[in-house]
Amino acid sequence: MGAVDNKGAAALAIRGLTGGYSVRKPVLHQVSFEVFPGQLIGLIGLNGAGKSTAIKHILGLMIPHEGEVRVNGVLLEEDRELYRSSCAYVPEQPNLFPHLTVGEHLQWTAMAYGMERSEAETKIRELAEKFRMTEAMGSLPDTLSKGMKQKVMLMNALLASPSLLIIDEPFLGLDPLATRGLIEALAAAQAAGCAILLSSHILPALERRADGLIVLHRGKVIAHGTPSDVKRQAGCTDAESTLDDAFELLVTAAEGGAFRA
Ligand SMILES: Nc1ncnc2c1ncn2[C@@H]1O[C@H](COP(=O)(O)OP(=O)(O)OP(=O)(O)O)[C@@H](O)[C@H]1O
Repeated sequence: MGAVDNKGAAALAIRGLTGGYSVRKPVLHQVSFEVFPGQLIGLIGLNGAGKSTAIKHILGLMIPHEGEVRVNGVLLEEDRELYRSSCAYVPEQPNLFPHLTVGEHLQWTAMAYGMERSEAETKIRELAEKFRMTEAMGSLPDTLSKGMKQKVMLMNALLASPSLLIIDEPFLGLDPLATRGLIEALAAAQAAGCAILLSSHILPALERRADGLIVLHRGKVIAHGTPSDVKRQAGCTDAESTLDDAFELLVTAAEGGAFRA
């Protein structure tokens, strides 16, 4: 992946993945990419490009027609428990239990992962501090803002120290401070060695923060690499060009020059 640092074993390795909802009409065509520990890789593409379908394959909710998905080198069918416990997923819409407080959500997650009580308490306290949610631990979801609900989802996802974190469109509806808080939280997870695959349409955030990008179009990878690599692949020569410019050029070229935003 271009200049992206990829020492060591991949947390996520997708090779030649063809898949989708029907074998006769696949959504994904020969998709390959990797995410290494500590990297944040952005998955971008137009509506319907196949991002959610790729995520469903990674989470083991869909079976590849061809190719393979490995998490920490393991295929789902080789060790379902290890595969599933290595991945955490944060969906676009926070889905919290209305009658459980923030703290209770975290306690339930710790129990579900069989964590020792004292280990769980320490980690929950650390996460609450890191996410500036200590004061909200006794609050019910209905009393929280969208950004705070998302933080709860993220704290739950990180509690069991997953090797791979998959996040769907986390920036929508967040104010600038909440966005910054989310980015800081992701940076902390990266620093702890977590590999992050983040699907988003908000390209400026990814341009600044992503170690690498995968550009999907009609189920195919049409560009990949660091944000600078992707701009180069798009033919952006102007130093002022943004990732939004590069994305439009790539999609237009993939459509034979006929695409209009
Ligand atoms: N449950 C389904 N059954 C059949 N086809 C589906 C299903 N869900 C999605 N598709 C099709 O798969 C293709 C890729 O959809 P997908 O949801 O993966 O795109 P996406 O990149 O996540 O889009 P968005 O940015 O809008 O979320 C689209 O053509 C879509 O119509």
